[in-house]
Amino acid sequence: MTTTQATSIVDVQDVSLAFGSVKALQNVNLTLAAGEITALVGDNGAGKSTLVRCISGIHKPQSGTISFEGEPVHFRSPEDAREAGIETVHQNLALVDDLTVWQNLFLNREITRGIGPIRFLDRKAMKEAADHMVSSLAVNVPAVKSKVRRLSGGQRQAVSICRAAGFSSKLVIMDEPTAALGVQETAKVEELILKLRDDGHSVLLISHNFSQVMRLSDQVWVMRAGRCVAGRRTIETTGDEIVSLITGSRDK
Ligand SMILES: Nc1ncnc2c1ncn2[C@@H]1O[C@H](COP(=O)(O)OP(=O)(O)OP(=O)(O)O)[C@@H](O)[C@H]1O
Repeated sequence: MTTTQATSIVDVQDVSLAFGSVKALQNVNLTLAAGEITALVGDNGAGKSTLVRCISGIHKPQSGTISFEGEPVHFRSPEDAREAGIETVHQNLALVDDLTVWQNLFLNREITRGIGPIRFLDRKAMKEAADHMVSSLAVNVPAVKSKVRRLSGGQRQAVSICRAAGFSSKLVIMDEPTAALGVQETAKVEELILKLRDDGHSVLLISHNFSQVMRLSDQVWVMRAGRCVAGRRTIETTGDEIVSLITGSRDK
């Protein structure tokens, strides 16, 4: 397998996880380089989401080690992973339609003010911080006071990514971030993903869209039937080779 020269942010070593008789992950080894976009590809059921759930604290591997920034980690929950700097943008987005953009950005992370135990929500501070988050990533939303239900699919995705990129996150994991989007909205979200990398975030991208993988990623890991079967620098491979690695017509 091709290895990366850059410093790694995540090292997955010999990770296995079964659900009953289904071996979802079998001795998976891979590395995510810091400051890069890494794509994780594979057919349906290959184990991509399960691996991502292990990295983000949703599942606990039955064996093997996951290291984050060089240290082995044993996240007990997604909150643990978030605390360490790992944020996930889920396919269902987890936005609340009846809340505004700024309220969604600060959901469960509200800024408060007050004295001692008497605290009030600091709406002004949150709106100002939300304005800053949105403009620093050049996110295209009408206003941070807009209700999320009024936003397009692409704008909603942008708000989710913006939330994941804020609050000092280091690794942003995205599971099919453009699957439900049209061509123009996909292009905007792709720009945002590249901007995250330019701003120093590491990104792990699950995508079935090969042209997107080839356009955005620095490194591609291929999974098949619970195993990580190959890793390539994107610049050194082709969409055809990735497809043949996914299907198993070509290995290594
Ligand atoms: N919670 C679960 N309980 C039982 N089996 C599961 C569970 N989660 C995943 N699996 C099984 O583990 C295997 C890997 O699934 P996973 O969702 O990780 O694949 P994937 O590569 O993300 O697929 P897709 O591209 O379709 O989302 C599949 O056989 C799936 O049915």
